[in-house]
Amino acid sequence: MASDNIQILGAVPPQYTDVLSDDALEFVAELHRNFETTRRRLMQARVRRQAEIDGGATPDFLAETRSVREGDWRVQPAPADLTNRRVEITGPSSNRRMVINALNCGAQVYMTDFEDAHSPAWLPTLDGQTNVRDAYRRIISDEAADGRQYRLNENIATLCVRPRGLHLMERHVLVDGEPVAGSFFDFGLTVFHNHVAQQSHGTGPYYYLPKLQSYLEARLWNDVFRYAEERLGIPTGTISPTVLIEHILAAFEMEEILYELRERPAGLNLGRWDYIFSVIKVFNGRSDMVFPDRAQVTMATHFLTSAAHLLVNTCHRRGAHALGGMSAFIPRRDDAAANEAAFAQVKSDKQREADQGFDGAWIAHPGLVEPVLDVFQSAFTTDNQLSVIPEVRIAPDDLLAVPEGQITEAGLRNNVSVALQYIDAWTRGNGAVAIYGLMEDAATAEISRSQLWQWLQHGAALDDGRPITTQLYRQVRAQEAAALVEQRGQDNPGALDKAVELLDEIVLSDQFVEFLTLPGYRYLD
Ligand SMILES: CC(=O)SCCNC(=O)CCNC(=O)[C@H](O)C(C)(C)COP(=O)(O)OP(=O)(O)OC[C@H]1O[C@@H](n2cnc3c(N)ncnc32)[C@H](O)[C@@H]1OP(=O)(O)O
Ligand SMILES: O=CC(=O)O
Ligand SMILES: [Mg+2]
Repeated sequence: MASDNIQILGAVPPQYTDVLSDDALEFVAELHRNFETTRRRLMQARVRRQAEIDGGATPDFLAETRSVREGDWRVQPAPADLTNRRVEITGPSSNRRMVINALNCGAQVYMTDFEDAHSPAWLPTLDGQTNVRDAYRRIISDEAADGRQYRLNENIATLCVRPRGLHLMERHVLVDGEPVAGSFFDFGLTVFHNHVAQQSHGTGPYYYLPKLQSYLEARLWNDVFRYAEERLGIPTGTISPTVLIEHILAAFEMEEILYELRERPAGLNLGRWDYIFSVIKVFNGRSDMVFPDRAQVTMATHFLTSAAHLLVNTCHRRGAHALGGMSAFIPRRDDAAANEAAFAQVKSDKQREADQGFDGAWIAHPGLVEPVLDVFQSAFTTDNQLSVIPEVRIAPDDLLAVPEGQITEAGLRNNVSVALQYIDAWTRGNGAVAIYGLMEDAATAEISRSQLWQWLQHGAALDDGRPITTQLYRQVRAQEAAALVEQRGQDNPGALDKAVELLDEIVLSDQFVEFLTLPGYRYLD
């Protein structure tokens, strides 16, 4: 029986009462009571670190953890169903048909998402929980309006869950009068409800951990995992995390992050979109770190290839899988030439990763399984490339090299339009959308909106010499919003109001807004 000190503020229609059972909520409350103080301390540490950088400090590899980097240790070997990770598809956990399609699509792994691809509105979050529950029990099914049936195949991808990042709260659940962290809610419910079903189907509690900024945050997660293992009777070291290296400060602590998790199988994934966003964010005060158009910040740039080399080298020396990120190009049914170009883009991106030594990579769409599998199968015949340890020497300057390029009017307009369309979708409960042939999610949209802020704050100029002023932004934003309303044939000119309001608020703010999802949460049910 859940104690009186747990309150659910959102509606709970009958199909969700199971996932919000008293014993499961009690477990989430235990996570809150045991770990919330540390989580808050770590969030304050993020603020202090940012203040140091604002004051002129430059990130470097840590002196205090030299012995970890020089020590001889390895993470635990991967379980059988996480040994071959050539192709990993991802997608929003709330979309039941997508969950089934992803599990069936032929990828080795499917990461179901409560983070970048998920809009954390209350009912979609509970949908994610029920989908995960039914997927682990292999009873998930659905029927489309046109009668198409969705059922699991005999062989399905290994399921991993990505809970929300440590900064996001779940305001619909209060423990002792305080909202619980989204991380604890998503992790707590999924591990509580599914560890038995996982074991009976020959798999385990596998997680992707987003948006970490330091090894101390990895330590918190390891403590949470230990607690869950002890409390739920899961053998120690069974919970297996793959950490997204998607923050510039975490790039300096890859080795330390793995070390904190070494009592379990662990891996790292280079989350390129949040990574790019983090560089703009962390150095938001520096006029010498203004980025060119988003389209010019490719994986071929020096700072990103440096992060990739460092990640593969770190992982393989420590016995951990190294996973590549997501190319945003997706198949185009509407345009054969664009479709061909998208496939070529994805293939060359994955070829680069295979050559760099990655063991596999993320894809956005089932149509990409075949070409990406082909790239990684041609690159190596063993399950993975763990035995390949590329020689690298990466210095802080390599990780901090600002990509060269121009800011164009098209780039400015694209950022405005994409940010408006994405925020609009997100406020309506949809966390991943196709826009102009690309997958857009919270991380890619963060780049678009943060570039607008950066260009305005630092008085950047377009390649034709025009300065990017508040007036120019307002003009472009009004035009792009009007074009979207017209394109969609919406009679209601107020349809984009929330997106316009939020974008203006964060782009025109004097202070850099840490995550758009923080002020954006007020719009979600
Ligand atoms: C920065 C990061 O964090 S990256 C990781 C987080 N981002 C993601 O996970 C995004 C994953 N991708 C997606 O969500 C989708 O591919 C989108 C939203 C970009 C495009 O989706 P759609 O517009 O539905 O694409 P499209 O119309 O081509 O879909 C065709 C079919 O493939 C399915 N499909 C598309 N993407 C996926 C996916 N990732 N997983 C499962 N099924 C998918 C669709 O559901 C549809 O199935 P149906 O015919 O049974 O209805
Ligand atoms: O989560 C992945 C990213 O690229 O961001
Ligand atoms: Mg991310």
